[in-house]
Amino acid sequence: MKFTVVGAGAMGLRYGVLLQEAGNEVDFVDAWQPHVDKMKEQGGVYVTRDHENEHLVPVNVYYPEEYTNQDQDVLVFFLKQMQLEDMLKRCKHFFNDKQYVLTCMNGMGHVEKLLQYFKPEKIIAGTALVATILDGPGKVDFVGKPGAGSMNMANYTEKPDDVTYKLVEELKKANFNPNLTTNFKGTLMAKVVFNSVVNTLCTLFEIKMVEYASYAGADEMSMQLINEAYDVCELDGIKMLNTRQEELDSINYVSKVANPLHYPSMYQDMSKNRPTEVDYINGYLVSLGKKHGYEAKTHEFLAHLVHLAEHNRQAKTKINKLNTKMEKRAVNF
Ligand SMILES: NC(=O)C1=CN([C@@H]2O[C@H](COP(=O)(O)OP(=O)(O)OC[C@H]3O[C@@H](n4cnc5c(N)ncnc54)[C@H](OP(=O)(O)O)[C@@H]3O)[C@@H](O)[C@H]2O)C=CC1
Ligand SMILES: CC(C)(CO)C(=O)C(=O)O
Repeated sequence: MKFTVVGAGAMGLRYGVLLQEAGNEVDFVDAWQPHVDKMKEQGGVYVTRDHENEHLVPVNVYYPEEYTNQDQDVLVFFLKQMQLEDMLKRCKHFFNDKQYVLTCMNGMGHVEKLLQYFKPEKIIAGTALVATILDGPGKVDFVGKPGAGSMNMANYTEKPDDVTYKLVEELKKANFNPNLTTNFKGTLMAKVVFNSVVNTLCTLFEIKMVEYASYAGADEMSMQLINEAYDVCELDGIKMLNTRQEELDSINYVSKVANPLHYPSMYQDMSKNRPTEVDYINGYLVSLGKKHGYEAKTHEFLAHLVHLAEHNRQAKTKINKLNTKMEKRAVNF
């Protein structure tokens, strides 16, 4: 199949490189200048697996404005939620009615934005229990052994067609262990609940997934968040993919067995002083609850804590910059 990955960050590269290695034609489109320039200069991206076996994988990478190919079967969107709107505007010149869309971004908000550019029957969304880190421009680390992760996916219309089945086959060959469901919202919300626990708490305490899951009180904390989230989803009429207990089991399995040493992607944003996706994860649950007169108080409190941490980090960075400037001036006197 022919793919264009829009968003050649950690996950975009993981999907694109593995689909390419499985025999597909893949192009990448990204807007982060140091990263795109580095990949162009190197003639590809340096890939490691659990920080070993570094090797250069050739990739075709473009800025949105220079990309004109309209011949793709599937556009794969992997951006941070807050980058998507702008990227869609910058890429719309290569969209057409024939292309399918696949996205496994965390949080909620992306589907509504994609629906402004693509027909419902072309949209396939899912979730990826696959951990990946962009170490810096032109350099990505695939966490976990080949085939260790898994993903769920569903058509927006909940009616799989031939292209969907073909896509599932390609994702299988690329070792993503795809599971096709016919429950769109339930599939996406399972991951929102997962991330609302693991990403948020690991980020706040700056700990790896196993460090959270091995705390004696973790199950109780996780269940409190799962219960609130499930109450919200049930009020909204969403048929959840897992039971509450299965959701807890999934959190424990992924955190203790599949990716114990991973710092979730939200932590990676926080530690590099970038805004996090918390408003699209815990914040989404809070807003959905409010729509039905329900207050998801624990999720609301956690979202505040993440924003407080973002605020403090930014304030500290400003003070440090100011101090450095003053030190330089003092030296010049
Ligand atoms: N990573 C993971 O393990 C998983 C991620 N996801 C989801 O997939 C989607 C895409 O996420 P992901 O692939 O992780 O994100 P990306 O790797 O795409 O994020 C990269 C973006 O971060 C910014 N950035 C700035 N400086 C740096 C730096 N030094 N190193 C790395 N990035 C920098 C750039 O945007 P800018 O210049 O605008 O700041 C860049 O475009 C999200 O919804 C995420 O939640 C889902 C499952 C797992
Ligand atoms: C890999 C995983 C599942 C860990 O929570 C993830 O979604 C992330 O890092 O954002």
